Amino acid sequence: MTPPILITGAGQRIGLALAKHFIAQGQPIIITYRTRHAAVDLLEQQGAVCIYADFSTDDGISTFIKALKEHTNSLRAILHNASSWDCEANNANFAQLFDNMMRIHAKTPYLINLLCAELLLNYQTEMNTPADIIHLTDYVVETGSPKHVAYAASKAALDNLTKSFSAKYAPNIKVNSVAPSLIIFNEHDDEQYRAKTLKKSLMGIEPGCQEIINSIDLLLHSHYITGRAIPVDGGRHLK
Ligand SMILES: NC(=O)C1=CN([C@@H]2O[C@H](COP(=O)(O)OP(=O)(O)OC[C@H]3O[C@@H](n4cnc5c(N)ncnc54)[C@H](OP(=O)(O)O)[C@@H]3O)[C@@H](O)[C@H]2O)C=CC1
Ligand SMILES: Nc1nc2c(c(=O)[nH]1)N=C([C@H](O)[C@@H](O)CO)CN2
Repeated sequence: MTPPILITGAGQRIGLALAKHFIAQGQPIIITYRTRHAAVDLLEQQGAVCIYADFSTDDGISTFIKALKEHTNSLRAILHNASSWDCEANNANFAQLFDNMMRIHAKTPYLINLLCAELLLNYQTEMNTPADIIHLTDYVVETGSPKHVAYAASKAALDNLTKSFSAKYAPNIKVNSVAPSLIIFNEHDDEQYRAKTLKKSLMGIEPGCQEIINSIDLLLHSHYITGRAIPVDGGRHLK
């Protein structure tokens, strides 16, 4: 049995699409969820190991890492997907927002990558092929974001972790980012926002989760790409 892939924040949207993709391929998965969406029950029925994790505190991160190691001693890959797209307009306490953004997008991947590397190395030793860490960052790593200042800074920190960890763990573990811009809207996004956002890229579409699945499959099948960010942004950088 192939060791599992860990996907954080897979109870909905892109993480859930990734979980369904790997299950359809017969690839074992371990997911984290914070809210017990109905989709988590279904994933569990389909054989996924589903671990509750709230990464909003240091204890929550360490509790998850302990639980993970009780489930497996080997991992094929870690996909750091869990994220909170929060903004200054929705927060009176900027210090708390900054800490929250840095904890979910940088501190959580940092600690999991350091404290769970042994699981990835066990895979590499067992299979004689590199394991993978993939960080879900964001196009705004390149540009910043005036409306999501702390969010963008935390994703830039995650992008930098890609560079450091790829050098730290090569050649046994490859470490890369996938840097999306619009992939899927949120249910509450109104028509005005949707129209404005679609105009930001050359392709002008809401591409859907398959674009992220394709990018992650590319990285998992490569034996050579490491320390890089795959942009999935519809040519937004040229608009
Ligand atoms: N959707 C898009 O168009 C884009 C997405 N991305 C990136 O791609 C990834 C997936 O995006 P998307 O599917 O929209 O993500 P979501 O906004 O749906 O969040 C993914 C999951 O993260 C979980 N999460 C949030 N905060 C915490 C926390 N403190 N502890 C544990 N889990 C938490 C959420 O749990 P819960 O279900 O409990 O809320 C949610 O299920 C993210 O990293 C995102 O930044 C980047 C650019 C565009
Ligand atoms: N955790 C999340 N991060 C981001 C989301 C999201 O829904 N959840 N959405 C975006 C936008 O699609 C943006 O890329 C385009 O407006 C960014 N990050």
